[in-house]
Amino acid sequence: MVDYRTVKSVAVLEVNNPPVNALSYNVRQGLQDGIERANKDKEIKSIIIIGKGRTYPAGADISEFSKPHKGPNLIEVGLGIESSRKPVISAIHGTCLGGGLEIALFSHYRIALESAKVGFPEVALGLLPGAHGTQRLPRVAGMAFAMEIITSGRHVSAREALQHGILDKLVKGNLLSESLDFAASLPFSVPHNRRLRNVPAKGAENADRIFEVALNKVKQKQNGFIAPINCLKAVKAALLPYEEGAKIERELFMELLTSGQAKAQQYVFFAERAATRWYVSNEKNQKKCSAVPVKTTGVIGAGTMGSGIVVTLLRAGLPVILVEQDSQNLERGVNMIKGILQGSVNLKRMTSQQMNKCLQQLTPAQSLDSLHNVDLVIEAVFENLKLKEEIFGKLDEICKQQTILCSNTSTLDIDKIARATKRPDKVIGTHFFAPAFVMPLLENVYGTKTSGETIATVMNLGKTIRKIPVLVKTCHGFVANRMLARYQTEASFLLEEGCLPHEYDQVMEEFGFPMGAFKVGDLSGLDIGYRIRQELAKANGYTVTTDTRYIQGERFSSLADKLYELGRLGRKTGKGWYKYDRPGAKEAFVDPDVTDIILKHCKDAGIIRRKISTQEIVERSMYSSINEGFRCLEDGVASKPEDIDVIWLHGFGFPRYRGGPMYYASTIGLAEVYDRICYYHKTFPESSYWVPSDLLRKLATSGRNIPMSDWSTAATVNKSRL
Ligand SMILES: CCCCCCC[C@H](O)CC(=O)SCCNC(=O)CCNC(=O)[C@H](O)C(C)(C)COP(=O)([O-])OP(=O)([O-])OC[C@H]1O[C@@H](n2cnc3c(N)ncnc32)[C@H](O)[C@@H]1OP(=O)([O-])[O-]
Repeated sequence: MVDYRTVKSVAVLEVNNPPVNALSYNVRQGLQDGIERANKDKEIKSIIIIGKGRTYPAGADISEFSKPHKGPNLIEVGLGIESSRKPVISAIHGTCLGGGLEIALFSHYRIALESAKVGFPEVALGLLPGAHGTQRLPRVAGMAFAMEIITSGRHVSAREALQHGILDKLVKGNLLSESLDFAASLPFSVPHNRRLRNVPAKGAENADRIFEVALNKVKQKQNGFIAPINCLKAVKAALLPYEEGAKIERELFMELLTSGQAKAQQYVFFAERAATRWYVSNEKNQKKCSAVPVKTTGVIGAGTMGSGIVVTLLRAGLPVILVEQDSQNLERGVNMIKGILQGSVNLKRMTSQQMNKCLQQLTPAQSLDSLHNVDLVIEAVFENLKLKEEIFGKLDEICKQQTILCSNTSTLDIDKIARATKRPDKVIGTHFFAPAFVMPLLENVYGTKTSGETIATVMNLGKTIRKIPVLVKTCHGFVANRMLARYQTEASFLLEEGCLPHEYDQVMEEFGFPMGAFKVGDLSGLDIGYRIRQELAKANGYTVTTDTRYIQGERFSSLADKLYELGRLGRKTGKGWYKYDRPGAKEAFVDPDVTDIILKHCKDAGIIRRKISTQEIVERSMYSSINEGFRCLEDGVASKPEDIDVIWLHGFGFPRYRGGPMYYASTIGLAEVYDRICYYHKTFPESSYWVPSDLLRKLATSGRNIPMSDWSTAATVNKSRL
């Protein structure tokens, strides 16, 4: 795992642990042995640590955090490097992250390729840089920069790192030969100030103020997360004598390591990667099916969703033909696209040059005929099956044989849409989340006839456009909206039974969602839900009015429709579940009119309101969704619990420190979740979604703690085998 070789009088320790040279047990041992060996060898004058393959070590081995500890720990290895009598040079390329950067900071010199990146991403794993990273970074880069880098986890370019003293030299070309030249220029002994423990932290004079500012920022931006706060406390401790600071860092690290948040965030790290791997059958899976190249694209519909999708494609360098029949709507869409890109320029996320390049790749058009030669089309028109069938029928005739046809539907059956074409194998759902140019999730939905090649292509496209693609099977609402429907329905019932919108939202925001269901409703617009309910009613042959209390025997709340009919469409009309200073404003205020509407609604319906506890709000919102999640696994609509969690994390802002709804259920304990679902089923028999999922029942009553990795398999085996 660490190859030792000598080049003239230099010992080269090459870390060889693909894919990212994580500092696993064997690597730590290899580094420790290598430093000792080089120090004993009289011929050796200096030591270079370098990574083989694509990168310098990208951090500790995350999979080892949950296993018993083995071999020297990273601090012991690091201290061995620092106390080496012979100068140690870290030669950096790729991504030098976390424990990797700590090893580099224990080294006496750091030289890097210009393309390299450095950073401390531990905060995203619920941790802090626990091998003295919090003590060493402020000694080279100052308190303020260290606090910013460690709490944000951002990757810093080599040039910026050089400016802040993290690196000593940038080089081009062959890193090893440049490092050997650098080594040859060094004195044989290590100067006192090259051992960072001997250097005081920079910026000590303003430390208190820097700490307060940073603390306020993390409380605002990373509310609910404990790691950023511990990161700040640890960096502040760098003002103390080295050993004392390191001791505090250790205590704060251990507090995080054993916390539920760190475990959840580490689960998320692996879940996000697992979600991009897909398997439908022995024939249709990631290993067997290859993506076809997508060089040109088309988007149909220049509304908010279509425009957002266009921006996403353009930013990834893909040319787009945007089709919208109505010239005014087309113009509005193009302006929206320009506005979004200009916003990115204003925020310095892209340059004007990059924006212009994107816009050169955009071709507005009014006829579907212009799409005859593109590789992939994404339809993003209004959620109406007839309309979509009509468009897909036309596309099938217009587009070349190989074109993949995608629908940005959020609920509709992909099989029905595919049947409108003679190429059902090339039809697939690509469900973006609003705003499409911001939200990282792409829920790809395959139908019965969708080919493996088509699936591979949209999964690949997801990565190209920097989304997190997750594959699910078609059904009404897929995974995201099928589960969300339970969550929203329970929210509306809780209003009828005793909550007010702001009370409900406060509880769910304290649980960790960025916004409660009613603020989200106002943001998306109450007309969206209204139209979906009306469409659903039409499709299923029933009517919904503001007096409707039951639909086909199921309890229904018409409160949202009452607000819609009063013109309260949300933020865009300046009033919805809340009131706003003006249409489009963001700050929501409690509206006594809404309270009156709710109270009257309850009185008319003969509902006796009661005080509802925080526990009940959380349980009914989450457990109804979780029960549906288990049904999705049971039906094979979701192939693994990680996929469901990633959908909630990146589609709905589920708090990362709770891992996702399915992981959250595992931390509560499935037996407990199952019991409460049975209780709510008894209490609310008129909501059939409370019937416990068979899979959940099997897992909860098996008498064993079945790991999440076995839940999907359990969906297909009978109880006796559990
Ligand atoms: C007593 C002392 C104790 C103190 C210890 C504290 C030490 C320290 O402060 C803590 C850390 O370093 S915490 C760590 C701080 N460092 C980080 O948080 C860095 C985390 N890593 C990354 O951010 C990205 O992987 C890179 C940007 C490195 C590459 O991105 P990319 O090119 O898109 O590649 P990709 O698709 O992302 O990964 C490829 C494969 O590698 C796998 N894998 C990756 N890193 C791993 C790791 N550290 N480990 C294990 N595995 C890791 C990944 O799962 C995937 O596997 P799969 O089976 O193929 O799915």
